[in-house]
Amino acid sequence: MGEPIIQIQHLFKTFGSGDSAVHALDDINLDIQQGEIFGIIGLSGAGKSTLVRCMNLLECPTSGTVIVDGQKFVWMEPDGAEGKLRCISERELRLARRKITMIFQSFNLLMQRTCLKNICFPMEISGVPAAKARQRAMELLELVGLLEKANAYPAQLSGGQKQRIAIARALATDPKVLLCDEATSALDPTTTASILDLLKDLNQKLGVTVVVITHQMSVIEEICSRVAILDGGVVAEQGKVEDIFSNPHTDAARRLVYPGGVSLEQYPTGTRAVRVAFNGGTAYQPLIASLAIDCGIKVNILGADTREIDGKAFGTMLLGLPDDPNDAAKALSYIRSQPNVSAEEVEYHG
Ligand SMILES: Nc1ncnc2c1ncn2[C@@H]1O[C@H](COP(=O)(O)OP(=O)(O)OP(=O)(O)O)[C@@H](O)[C@H]1O
Repeated sequence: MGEPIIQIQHLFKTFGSGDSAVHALDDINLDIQQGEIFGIIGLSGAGKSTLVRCMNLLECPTSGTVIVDGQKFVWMEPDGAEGKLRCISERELRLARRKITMIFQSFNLLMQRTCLKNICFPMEISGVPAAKARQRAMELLELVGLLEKANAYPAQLSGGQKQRIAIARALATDPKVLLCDEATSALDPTTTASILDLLKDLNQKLGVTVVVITHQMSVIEEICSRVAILDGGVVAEQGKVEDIFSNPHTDAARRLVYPGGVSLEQYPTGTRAVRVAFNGGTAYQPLIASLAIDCGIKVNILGADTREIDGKAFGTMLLGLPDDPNDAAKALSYIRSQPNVSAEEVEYHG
């Protein structure tokens, strides 16, 4: 992994004004490194689409800075509804936009053109000679495993095949960054897995940076090395996927990582518990049993949501603490002394 390819600094985007103003993005800061697979996840309305449109320079932020491949675009506080772009020409903006291409949930293929011609299309626009474009398109068809579909029309393809063609088309102009906006959301799990494998493969073979925008944690888990969690227009958390999975700090992260919820809400007000996070030990420690044997303290499991990533155990467990404060403190310090485990005391106040 190298230098940052996309940097977002103090990015704000407000739609409308006055009472009806919507703060879609509120001081976003992100660095995406060259060659990585970076995930942006958030529930509906979190601001993902707005962030993506600012990132590929199609939307004017209200204010903030977007740096693409070292080139800096600064928007200043506006007089009117839109931020004003400073220090850069429209031509430079056009050139920078070409460094980032996109694939979508709905594929957006041209239905009247064959697969081959779909892939040639962006090259035609950027003036690549027809023979060269055709040759490159055939290479790309091979890369995405659909050489035999060169002369087929999109309507003759499955969803997964359409997305492969869209990926080939997005790569035709040798972008530095491929933005995947809910690219697998319309696909079944098996097809999703094959598209994610393809993206991983292309990232390794071509070195293209991949940014995955999704509402599905499983997608992030499958291919991303780092992730930013967007919630209500702010980055609630960002970091390595395994760190956030093992120990989500914010409610937004917990909702996404463990939607089944290890939550205290169904317990009476005042219930004290400890949220235990397993941080990638090779196996789950038989914690409850050893607490009983070593300390003579019995705790109840109130909830558990655990999973394995890369063969390592991650997840959280919610354990009810004993009513006796001394026993509770003893249990807590015992849990905290275990390797690959961290613990946070939680209390539900209704
Ligand atoms: N053109 C617009 N005018 C007014 N409000 C907008 C506009 N575009 C987005 N918003 C608002 O900004 C907020 C963020 O929307 P955005 O589409 O970026 O979220 P999202 O995370 O992509 O959601 P989804 O997953 O449902 O597409 C929402 O409250 C939305 O209503």
